[in-house]
Amino acid sequence: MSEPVQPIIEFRGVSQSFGRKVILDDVDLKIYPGEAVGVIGPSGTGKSTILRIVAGLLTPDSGEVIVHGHRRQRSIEEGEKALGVGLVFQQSALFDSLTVAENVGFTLYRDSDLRPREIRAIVEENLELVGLPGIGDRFPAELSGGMRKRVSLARAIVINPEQHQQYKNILLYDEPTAGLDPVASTRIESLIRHLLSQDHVCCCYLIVTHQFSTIDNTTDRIIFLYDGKIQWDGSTADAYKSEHPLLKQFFSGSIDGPIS
Ligand SMILES: Nc1ncnc2c1ncn2[C@@H]1O[C@H](COP(=O)(O)OP(=O)(O)OP(=O)(O)O)[C@@H](O)[C@H]1O
Repeated sequence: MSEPVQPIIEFRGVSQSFGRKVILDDVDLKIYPGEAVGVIGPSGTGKSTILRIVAGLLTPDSGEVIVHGHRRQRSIEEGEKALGVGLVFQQSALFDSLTVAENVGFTLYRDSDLRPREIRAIVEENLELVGLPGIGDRFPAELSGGMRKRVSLARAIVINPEQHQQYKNILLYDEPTAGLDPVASTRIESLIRHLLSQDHVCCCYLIVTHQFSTIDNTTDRIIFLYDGKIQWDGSTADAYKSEHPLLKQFFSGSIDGPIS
């Protein structure tokens, strides 16, 4: 009998409050290898909070978080391992005073014993992957918003070869196409898909987005979050057809319905 496939990310009864506001209420979740999952729902429902918990930037109030089979005990700040998770923020969050190459290779310059030449080679390879070869000496201010996002993607997929990458990258995208024109959005969306097809770069991803084109082009599965709970979980195709009142209202943008 073949071994059952293990989830790459698992939440067991995860709860998180901020002040008196319950954001996640006993959430269970499993994400499997190869999955492209959209985390959607109205503003302020805890979508980014889920990403921050997976990334190890936040330890939930209660519940278990298992990433690559390893139970997270504390946050990265408290010494927890990153466990092969790359986070692409809504704002590209590049350091303006550093070149593109210094931005992309930032963790390698800081944490590895690699020579500058070796780091530069990895940086160039990643810039090539995101379709921006040869821009390593430029500064972020000289780039368009779409290019900055691609540079931050190149940074998110950096792997330190000294650490004998134990885990394949889980990529977490927080509104990666927000504020981009439709063509720049499509470019990022294809890239997100492309990186998942590159086995050594990305094993699965979670993407938070409000943009329908991004939902269409980058997700196969949707998790709909509202009122602290996953209210709906299924294929993207089924989500669009669903008669669930929350999904119907969300996709139609109607002001009438359960979403206040
Ligand atoms: N560190 C924090 N301290 C206090 N409140 C927080 C903190 N982080 C998030 N929150 C609150 O938790 C709620 C959920 O935030 P989160 O960013 O996860 O929502 P979201 O679904 O990603 O929203 P959006 O779609 O607007 O980006 C919000 O009300 C937010 O103000």
